Amino acid sequence: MTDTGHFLNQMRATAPLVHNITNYVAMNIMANVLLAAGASPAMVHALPEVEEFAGLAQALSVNIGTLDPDWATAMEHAAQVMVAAQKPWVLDPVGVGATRFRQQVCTRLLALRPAVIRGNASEIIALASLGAGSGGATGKGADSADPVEAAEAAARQLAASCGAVVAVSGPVDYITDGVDAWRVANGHPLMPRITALGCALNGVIAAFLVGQPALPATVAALAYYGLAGERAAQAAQAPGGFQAAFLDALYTLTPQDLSAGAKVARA
Ligand SMILES: Nc1ncnc2c1ncn2[C@@H]1O[C@H](COP(=O)(O)OP(=O)(O)OP(=O)(O)O)[C@@H](O)[C@H]1O
Ligand SMILES: Cc1ncsc1CCO
Ligand SMILES: [Mg+2]
Repeated sequence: MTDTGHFLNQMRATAPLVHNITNYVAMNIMANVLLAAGASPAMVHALPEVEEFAGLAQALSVNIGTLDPDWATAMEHAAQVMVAAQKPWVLDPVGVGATRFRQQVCTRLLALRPAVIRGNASEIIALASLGAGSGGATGKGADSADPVEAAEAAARQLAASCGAVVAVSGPVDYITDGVDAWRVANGHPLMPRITALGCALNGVIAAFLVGQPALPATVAALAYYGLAGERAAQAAQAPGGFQAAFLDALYTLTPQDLSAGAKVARA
């Protein structure tokens, strides 16, 4: 595993423009997370401009949290632009187990070769079961109802079938390309108590991917994010203050801090 701090350093040096088609809940926190980390966010989803904007961005994140049919079309169009230009795009399959509409849209999006898929355990189990045609777990809306370990086989299968890096987030994150796999033990239990921190994480992964190999870049992004959570919990012990302290930690963490504090191990 290449030094995690190197990836943070590269991301900040590039300050990539990250195009996000995300949900209404996530937009503000996601843009603030990306700015604090050192990237440049833009939330753009309207059909008349989404392809043109994707042409400007260095990376794209797509999130189905508050989906509608026009947004689904916009997601496909933006992803097609990225793939044609060999630029990375990241999928967050929010609540994919919950409804047939989410499953249909995700099936179309998976065909467009995301570089990385990051979701919670229930989402990765449900997504992997789409191709297999079986039901799978449904989760609890946008929240996970399964432990990370229960999604590891699904993550490997999904990675192998899609050619994507698949990351399952939770107390200990699991990241695989279908062959190699890593665990990241950074993080804090207050993180899932703030809405859309997982959504915002996908923007950070997209930023880390620019010009970098997907597997180690994703591992580094997750370690950075979790370490910021640990640092935030030293300053604030409840969700409201934690959110502010988390943004501060994303901003103040250095590449040296990350290299020293990353809890990364081969699975
Ligand atoms: N219990 C926990 N302990 C430590 N870290 C956690 C815990 N749960 C989640 N995390 C961390 O929180 C971040 C977000 O992951 P999470 O699994 O909560 O995403 P999510 O379920 O998609 O969230 P959302 O849909 O609300 O955006 C990740 O960095 C993950 O490592
Ligand atoms: C709460 C919620 N509902 C739809 S998207 C979202 C943000 C967390 O995924
Ligand atoms: Mg989520």
